[in-house]
Amino acid sequence: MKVAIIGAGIGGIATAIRLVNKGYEVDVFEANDYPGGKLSQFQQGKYRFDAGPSLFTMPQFVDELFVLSGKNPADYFEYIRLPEVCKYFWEDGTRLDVSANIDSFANDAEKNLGEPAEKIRTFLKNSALKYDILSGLFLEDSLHKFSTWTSKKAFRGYFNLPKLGIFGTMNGANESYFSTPKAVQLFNRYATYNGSDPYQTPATLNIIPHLEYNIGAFFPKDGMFGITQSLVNLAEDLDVKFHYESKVKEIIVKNGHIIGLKISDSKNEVEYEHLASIVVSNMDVTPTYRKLLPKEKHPDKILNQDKSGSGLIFYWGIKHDFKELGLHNIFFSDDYRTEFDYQFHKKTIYQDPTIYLNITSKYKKNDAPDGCENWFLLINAPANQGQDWEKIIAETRQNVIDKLSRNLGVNIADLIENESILDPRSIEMKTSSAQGALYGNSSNNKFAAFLRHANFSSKINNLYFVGGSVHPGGGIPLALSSAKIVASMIK
Ligand SMILES: Cc1cc2nc3c(=O)[nH]c(=O)nc-3n(C[C@H](O)[C@H](O)[C@H](O)COP(=O)(O)OP(=O)(O)OC[C@H]3O[C@@H](n4cnc5c(N)ncnc54)[C@H](O)[C@@H]3O)c2cc1C
Repeated sequence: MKVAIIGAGIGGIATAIRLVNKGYEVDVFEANDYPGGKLSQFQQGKYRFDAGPSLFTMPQFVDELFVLSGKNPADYFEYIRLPEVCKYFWEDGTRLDVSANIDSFANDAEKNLGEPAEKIRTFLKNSALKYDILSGLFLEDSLHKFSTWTSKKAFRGYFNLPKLGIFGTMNGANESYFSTPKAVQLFNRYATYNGSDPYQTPATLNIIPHLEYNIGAFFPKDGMFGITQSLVNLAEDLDVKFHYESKVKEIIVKNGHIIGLKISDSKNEVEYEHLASIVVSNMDVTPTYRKLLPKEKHPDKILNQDKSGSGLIFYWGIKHDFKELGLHNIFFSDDYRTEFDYQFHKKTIYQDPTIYLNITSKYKKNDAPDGCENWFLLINAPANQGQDWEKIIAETRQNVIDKLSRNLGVNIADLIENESILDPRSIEMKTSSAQGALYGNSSNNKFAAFLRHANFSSKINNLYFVGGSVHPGGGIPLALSSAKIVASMIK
């Protein structure tokens, strides 16, 4: 039986691997001339950059795909657990290097922030507990099947509802729990891991730190793109066929049944139809309906939900080696609440933005020339709604240079050897993500989990959806989870 997958994002590739293992003949059609979607890479002079994701958690979701295929993961993909999670910088000179060892982290937080060590330890234990209750229900099964809600896992969730923080905000919970504003800010930051606002998103998202601290933060030996490349290698070894520069123009449907895809092959300048009995769309669900299924009824309530945050990314080749920086670095804003108000209400970027700085050359030396570093700077940005991006980019670039120069005590502008920029418009253009959002629909309300599209169509037989815009959500682990859910539905 033939399956056609639209998009070679991480969710599409993982679905291909799972379905080929089930005996299907799988073709993947990708609009770009490279795989990975957001999880891609590029070269800028002598510097290599991972284009999108920089934090790797839950590597077992990747390993699982090799094991499932009867392969040894280490033959394809190697990674290490990071000894240090992140380096934090505040404008008043406070510094905190967060160790992967929870006791060291807790003790350093007490010493440097004044936050009692025991509070950090208990918070992370509670985070693990919540994850344990919720993951089975929200992350591993479809929320759109009756059987999910009558399962043992669901009843465990119902009994523990008050513990899960569904009714309050992340910031509310963290402010009433921690003793110091800096610890609140540090843990509020986890809302940004799925593009949310800690002042609006439910405290349920306090499960995220569990992934980074209790399970760990990892780094693939070949950089983040190593995840994509190793999975493409595996899929090709299993006979999945990838068709690049092959943009899907239409999902052909007849009487509620899938017939195949209409494809525009820009390399060979031809348009053709590809017949398939099952279609899985890894394209963002909103343009899948709006562009590929114009004649079908659209689930507008879901498609019109507010989108998650996006990002403004500066990729800088830096001709200096900063000993005080690590792989992951955060330079916090002095006014976090106002920063999120700008992002989610004023729909622009605050003048004192929090800066996330990722430097893969700290671990992968050949990503930058000797004595130099490849800086990936991510500033949280609103989704694209036609803002004056040229103005926002110019102002933010200056603010970022000023802030980093203040914090690091050198004029950063003098060190930038080369540069490129990704903004919500270009994210939308390169990956078809609605409004350039990084994580699909926003999670800024307690019903968000139910306002993501299901992994299947209830109207069109054999049409499925995978990836960061649908259930269970955005980010590499969840996109991989969605592939598992989709594959389990295709019998
Ligand atoms: C800047 C940035 C930073 C991020 N940081 C992190 C992080 O640190 N950790 C983390 O876990 N996640 C992070 N994310 C989120 C993560 O990258 C995504 O959630 C995940 O990669 C989404 O994968 P996906 O399967 O939904 O596919 P996508 O990456 O969205 O890919 C979809 C693919 O479909 C293709 N496509 C679309 N339309 C068509 C069509 N009509 N025909 C053919 N092909 C089509 C696109 O070209 C693309 O290749 C980040 C994202 C960005 C952009």
